[in-house]
Amino acid sequence: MSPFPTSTVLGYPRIGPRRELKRALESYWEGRSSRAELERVGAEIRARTWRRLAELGLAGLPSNTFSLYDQVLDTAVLLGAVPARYREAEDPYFAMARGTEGLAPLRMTKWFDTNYHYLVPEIGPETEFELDPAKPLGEVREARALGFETRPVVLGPVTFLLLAGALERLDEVLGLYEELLSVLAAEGVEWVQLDEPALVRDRTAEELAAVATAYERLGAAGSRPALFVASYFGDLGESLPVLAGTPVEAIGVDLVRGGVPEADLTGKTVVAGVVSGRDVWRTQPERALAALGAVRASHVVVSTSCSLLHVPYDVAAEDSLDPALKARLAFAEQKVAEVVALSQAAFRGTPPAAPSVALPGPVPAEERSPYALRAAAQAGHLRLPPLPITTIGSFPQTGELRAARAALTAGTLSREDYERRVEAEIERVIRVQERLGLDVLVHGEPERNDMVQYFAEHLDGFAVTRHGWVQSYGSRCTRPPILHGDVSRPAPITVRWSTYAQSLTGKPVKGMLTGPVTIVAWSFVRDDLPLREVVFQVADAVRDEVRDLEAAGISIIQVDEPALRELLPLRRSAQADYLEWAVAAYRRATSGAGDRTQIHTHLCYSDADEILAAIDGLDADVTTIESARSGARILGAVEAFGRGLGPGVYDIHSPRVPGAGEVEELLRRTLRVLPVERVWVNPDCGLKTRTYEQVEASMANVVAATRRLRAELPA
Ligand code: MET
Ligand SMILES: [Zn+2]
Repeated sequence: MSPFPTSTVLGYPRIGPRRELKRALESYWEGRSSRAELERVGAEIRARTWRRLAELGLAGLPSNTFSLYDQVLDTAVLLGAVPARYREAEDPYFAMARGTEGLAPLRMTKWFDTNYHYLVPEIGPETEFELDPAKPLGEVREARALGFETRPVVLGPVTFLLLAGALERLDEVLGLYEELLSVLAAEGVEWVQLDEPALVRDRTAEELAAVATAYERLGAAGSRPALFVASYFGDLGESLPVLAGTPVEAIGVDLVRGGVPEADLTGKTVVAGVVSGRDVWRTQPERALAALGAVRASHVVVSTSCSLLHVPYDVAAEDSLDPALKARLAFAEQKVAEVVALSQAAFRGTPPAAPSVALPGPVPAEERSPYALRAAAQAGHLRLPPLPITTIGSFPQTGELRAARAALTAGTLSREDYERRVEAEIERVIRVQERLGLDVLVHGEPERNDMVQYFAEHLDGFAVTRHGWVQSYGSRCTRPPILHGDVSRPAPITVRWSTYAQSLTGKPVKGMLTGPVTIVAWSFVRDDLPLREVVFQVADAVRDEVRDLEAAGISIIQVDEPALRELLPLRRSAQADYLEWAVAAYRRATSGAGDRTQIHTHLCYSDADEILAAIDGLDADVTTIESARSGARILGAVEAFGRGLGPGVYDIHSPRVPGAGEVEELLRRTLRVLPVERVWVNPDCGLKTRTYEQVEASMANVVAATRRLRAELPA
C-alpha cells in the first residue's frame, strides 16, 4: 500500500468557473444540443479541475467528484437503484432528476445543513441492486489519459442507505461495494474515498453496528485499494472509535466544525480537514497548524473540512470587490493553495482581521402585547373577511424584468427608467389581485433578484460577488452574499415600493421582508463573531425596516423565515441553543411593531416536526406554511397553534393549476382541525417561478373555493 498523498481536497466545484455546466445542461434539456455535447463540456470541466489542482501543487487528486446533476443520484445509478418507472424514459438519469411529461422526479431535499440539494434514492422491496461502475472507472481512466492518478470518491454504503431509509439492505449493498473495490483495484487504483457524512449525526446503537459491519467487511475484501472513509460537517463522536476499530486505512475528520480526536489513532492515516469548505474566509494558520499538530496518528494529511462544492471557484475573478475585503477571502482555488502550503509547513501570513465599527448600543428587545390584545386591535383596524385570502409575496418574475435588471447593471438603462418599470409591474400586480378578489395584497417583489441578495445589497456590512456561484441543485446556482462586517441599515429599503403599492389600492398591502435567520443562513457569514451576535445585528436592521414600514402606513408586515430549519445543528445536543437564539432574533426583528400591525411569517417546508415549538415561539400573528405540496401532512402538527395560520392550498412548485374542488377539499380539511377565525387562505410559497397565466387561473380557483366555504359560515 502506498502512503496517502500529503495534501488533498475532499471534492471540488463542478458547475464550471463561468457556470459552463449550467448552460450545457439547460441547452441539452431544451433540445438545443446533444448528449455528446453535454459530455464534452463535463470532460472539459473535469480536465480543467485536475490540471488546476495539480498546478497548485496538490498531491492527492480526487476523481468522480464531478456530477451531471447530483452525486447521490450517481450513487443510486452505480448501485442499480433506478426505479422501474424511469427505465423506459429517453434519458433515465435526467428523468429521475427532473421528471418527464408523465413522471414525477425523485424527491429532493437538503444535503445535511447545507444549501445543496440531493435526490433521495428510492429503494423498495422490488429494488434489485446491480453494480454499474462505468462512471468512477471512466473518470479514473480519463484522468490517467491526462497524466493524473486519482482517488475515486464514492458515497459510502452506510450514508447511502441511511439517506434512502433502507439500512436493512446493507448486506446486499456491501456485496456491490466489494465488487466495486475489486474493479478499482484491477484498474490499479491505490486509494478510494468513501464519504460517510451521516456519521456526524447522532446514531443509534444499531446504526453504529452497521458501520462496524460495513467497514469490517470492506476491509476484509480480498482485492481492494486502500480505504479512506471521509466524514464532514461535524464531529464523528461515537462513530470514530467504531471506524477506528475496523481495518480502514484512513479516516477523514472535519477539524473546523469538530474537535481534534482525543483517541490515539496510531496505525491509521488521518486526513485532517483544517481548511474550511463551508465558508469563504482565509484560514488562520496558527489554528490550523495547532490542530494538525494535535492529531495522534501514524500519518496526518492536510485537507479541506468537506468538499469545496459549497464555495465559489476563485476570488481573483472578483474585480469589483473592495481590496481590503478581498484580502480576507479564500474561494476554492485559494483554499487549495492553503492546503498545499500547510502540508509543506510553508503557511505564512495571517489574514487581516475584520474591521469593526462601533455600532450604536443594542436595541432593547421589547415584547409585543399578548396575542389576544393584538388580535383584537388588528381585527378592529383591518376588518378582513373570514378566511382572508393572500399570497406569499412574489409574483411572476418576467423575462422583461430580468432583462431590465441586467440592463441596469450593464449601465444601458438608467435608474429612473428601471424604477419606472418596477412601478409599472407593481401596478400590474395590484390590478391582478384586485381583479381576482384577494383580501391582503402584495406588491409582488419585482425589484428583487433574490430575497436575501436584495437586502444584502442595501445593508452595510455585506458585499455581493460577480461570479461567486455555488451549486444549489442540478443546474441551479445561488450567489450567496458575503456578510463581512458590522451590519446596519443606512436607509429604508422596501418602504418606497410598499407605499407605492398601497397608494394604488384601498385593500391592505402587506410589506415583505426577509427575516434575520434566513439572511444569515443564505449568506457567507464572518467567522470572527459568534453567529448569534451577527444575527442580532441583522435583526436590528430588519427591525428598523419594520418600524419605517409601519410609520409609512403599512399595517401588515411579513417577515419570511424559510431557512429557520436549515441552520438546525446536526447533533441534537446543540439544537436547543440554536433554536433559542434564532427565535430571539426573529422576535427582536418584529417586536417593534405596534399591536395594530399584523406580523406574518412564512416557512416553506412541511417536515417541521423538530422546530414546531420554535415556529410557535416566533409569536407571529399569522404563519403561512407549505402544505398542499406535501398532502396537508402539516395539519396534524399545527392543530395546537394558537394564532393565525395559512396552510398552503396551492402547490406552486408545479405548473399545474389546481381545481377549485381540490382547493375546497384542502380548506375543508384545514377547517376540521383549526377554528375558522384563525385560518388564512394562501399558496404554499411565492409565485415568482410561475407564469401570470398559471397564477391567475390558480388563484381564481382559490378564490372560488374560499367563497363557497364562506357562504356556509353562519352570518
Ligand atoms: C422561499 S420563501 C419565499 C418568500 C417570498 N416572500 C416570496 O414570495 O418569494
Ligand atoms: Zn416560501
